[in-house]
Amino acid sequence: MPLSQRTTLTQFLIEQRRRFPQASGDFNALILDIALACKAIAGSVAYGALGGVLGAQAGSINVQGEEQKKLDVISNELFIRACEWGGHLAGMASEEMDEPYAIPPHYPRGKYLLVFDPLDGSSNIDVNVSVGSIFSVLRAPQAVVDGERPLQAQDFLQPGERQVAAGYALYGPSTMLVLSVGTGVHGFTLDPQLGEFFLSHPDIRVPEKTQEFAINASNSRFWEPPVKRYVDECLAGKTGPRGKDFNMRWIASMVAEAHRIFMRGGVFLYPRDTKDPSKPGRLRLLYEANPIGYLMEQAGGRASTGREPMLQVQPTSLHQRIGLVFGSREEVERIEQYHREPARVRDDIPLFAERTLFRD
Ligand SMILES: O=P(O)(O)OC[C@H]1O[C@](O)(COP(=O)(O)O)[C@@H](O)[C@@H]1O
Ligand SMILES: [Mg+2]
Ligand SMILES: [Mg+2]
Repeated sequence: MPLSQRTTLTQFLIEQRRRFPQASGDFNALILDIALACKAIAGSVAYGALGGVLGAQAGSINVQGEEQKKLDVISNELFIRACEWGGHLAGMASEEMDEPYAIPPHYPRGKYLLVFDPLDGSSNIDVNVSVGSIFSVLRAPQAVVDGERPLQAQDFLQPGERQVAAGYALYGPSTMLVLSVGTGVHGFTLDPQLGEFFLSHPDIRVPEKTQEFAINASNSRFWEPPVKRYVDECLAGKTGPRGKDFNMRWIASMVAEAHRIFMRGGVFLYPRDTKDPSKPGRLRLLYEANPIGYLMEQAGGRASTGREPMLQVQPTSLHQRIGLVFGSREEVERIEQYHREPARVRDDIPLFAERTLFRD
């Protein structure tokens, strides 16, 4: 497509801003700073083994007790450096930082908070499989914006429905930025020669019906009954109560699974399970579940804990983990319904009950 007919991310944001004549432009500038961080991370990821950091351990442990890869740390740093000086933020929080990052006093302070997972799917770095970054934008409390009190972790503990914007970058065969500023979900593809994101997927909608699910089946013995039931019914295929065959995928980069679901539908589950009673789920509420949940809802899909809508959960801590189910609306609603129904033994599905495929 000729350059003159392409819409850049900047042009798209200007267009969106026309709807809010009173807007200061801070928000657009923040999104462009985030896009810059993502371009820089895409660059580091693309060097692969030649960059010397691919898969290398940083020699440190993050607040989750996970070993940090050099690229986790570098990506975190790139987010901070790209976004701290513009005057749009009052603070940031990330998977890779134990405590919130307050904007240094020599930079102007702004009215937003940025929460991010700088590199999602880190375990895939070593094997050159897609990884991504996930981000969420919240409003900062006025007292913090005005400098009346310092930033606290508490300031980030806002339910997902209060997000102002959310998005992710996917470092796959092509680099994409998928974004919602509250007016649907729009996808931009990076032109690597021009270093510019162009609108390539306007108004993404998640198909309502699907025959594809994604779950880490190695955890099956820890699943709760509603999840076992759902998966067993999918596996039973045409001969089971669903009356149709399902396909399964597992990339182990949630951001890549989410992208597949935005493109062609499906459902993703990383549910609460009994594997480690101290961890109610694997994924993190503030910088994984909420931004993806916001995007899903904006695209007509649904995100849930299984028990309640994800975006209504009141966070209790910065690095809180949670059970997460998202994707095509009908499937997520079905899973929620299974959570509401009392556990029951199904003898109409041979794979379920005693001889389930997924039971020890
Ligand atoms: O080890 P598992 O169960 O496959 O976990 C995969 C999950 O872990 C994650 O990689 C966690 O994200 P981080 O890489 O940011 O820690 C998700 O993207 C993914 O869904
Ligand atoms: Mg992650
Ligand atoms: Mg991460």
